[in-house]
Amino acid sequence: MESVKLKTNVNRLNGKIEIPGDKSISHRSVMFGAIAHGETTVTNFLPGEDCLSTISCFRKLGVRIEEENGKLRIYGAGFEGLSEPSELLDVGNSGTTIRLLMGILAGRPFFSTLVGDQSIGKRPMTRVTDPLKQMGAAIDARQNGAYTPIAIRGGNLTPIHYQLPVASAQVKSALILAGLQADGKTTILEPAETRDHTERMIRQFGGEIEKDNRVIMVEGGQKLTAQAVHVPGDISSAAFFLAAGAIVPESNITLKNVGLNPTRTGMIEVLRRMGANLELIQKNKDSYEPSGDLVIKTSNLTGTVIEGDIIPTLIDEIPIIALMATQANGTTVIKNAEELKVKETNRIDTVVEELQKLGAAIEATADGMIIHGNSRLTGGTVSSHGDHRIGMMLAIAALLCDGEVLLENPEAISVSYPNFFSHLNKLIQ
Ligand SMILES: O=C(O)C1=C[C@@H](OP(=O)(O)O)[C@@H](O)[C@H](O)C1
Ligand SMILES: C=C(OP(=O)(O)O)C(=O)O
Repeated sequence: MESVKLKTNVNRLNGKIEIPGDKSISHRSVMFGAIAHGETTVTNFLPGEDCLSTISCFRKLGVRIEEENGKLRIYGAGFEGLSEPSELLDVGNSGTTIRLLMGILAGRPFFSTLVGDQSIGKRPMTRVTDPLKQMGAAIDARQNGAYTPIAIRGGNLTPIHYQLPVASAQVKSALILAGLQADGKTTILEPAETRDHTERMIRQFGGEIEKDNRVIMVEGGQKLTAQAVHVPGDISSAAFFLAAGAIVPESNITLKNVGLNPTRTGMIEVLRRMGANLELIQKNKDSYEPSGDLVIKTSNLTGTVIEGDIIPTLIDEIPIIALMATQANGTTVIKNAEELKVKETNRIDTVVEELQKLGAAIEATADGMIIHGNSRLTGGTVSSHGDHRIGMMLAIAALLCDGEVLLENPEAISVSYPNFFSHLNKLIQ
């Protein structure tokens, strides 16, 4: 297994970086480009492994997708333009690809099989296959519909009224995409608000979707029209440098063009609560996906409690928030985050195991973790466990370590942030 020696004992981080495109919006731009009518262009698309898996699946479904100088062109011909794939649809490591794609395929009158990597093979799919079967799709999968491989033959869909058992934007989005193909109005009830990129993109592509508090309603049979999509930077990627800027001494970092959709900004709220020296310069307030610049400086942080409705708005940032908490004054408690157990890894276990190796005082709980602050981090051999966010969190942790740190399996990072190390090195110079 490959491993890299990480930079340790770093005295300061300084400079400006342009955060790469948002992963959630990049996936959706390809999907909406494919199901809309006409030529959609996408700029600042994230060329991470997960989004490349989405492109590859849609090509196998017969959609022409071209890339030139970082700009994508997607030639959509509506849902009807998709055709039966002759090969397996391989989603790689991407939960977003497989779950949203199932929503699209549920309404298509042909057969397809979805596969992914080892990590995808452990992630629960019943949360999507069950409601899609209720709508009329024929779906079978390993262990009674629970795990990949998944075989789908789409059907004539009937709308449902469905209360989501978990707060998940992936499940919500799969049902919206199926609902667009159903005969009537689909109603979805969320237990807590989750990222709303799918809803925003339906409107951007000329469609309609209603939202009343936590109830979402969408009519089937709408015709979507191709658009020019510009993807803002990914706040979940920016989070690693926000934390790094706050905890590495004498730092001052500017992060340009970061997506600021309010269903994604829980990390900013936590930084504020912890007392971070953070400045936000809002720019594209009125666009479908608002964005702006963030300036973070070394901060004197205080521990906090993170629980309840804020959790879905920072779910992917919890590994890096845990690291930040090891450097705060006092204790930080994270609750109601059991969804972390079904991500690329069990992120409660992998965060605790790897940070303990570096000397942090952190404990796992049934639904989160307890982190004691003011830890001096040492060194050792750590592993990403094949999880991009664990790999990046450990690379930021290493900056504070006074011993040597070796990271096993660093290549996982290219799932969401292929140029992560070049951005980090630029700030260290
Ligand atoms: O819809 C999306 O783009 C995502 C939703 C979240 O997953 P869940 O829907 O499983 O919470 C998040 O963790 C994932 O990184 C991306
Ligand atoms: C959970 C993640 O992604 P996905 O569910 O798409 O694999 C993530 O990016 O942290």
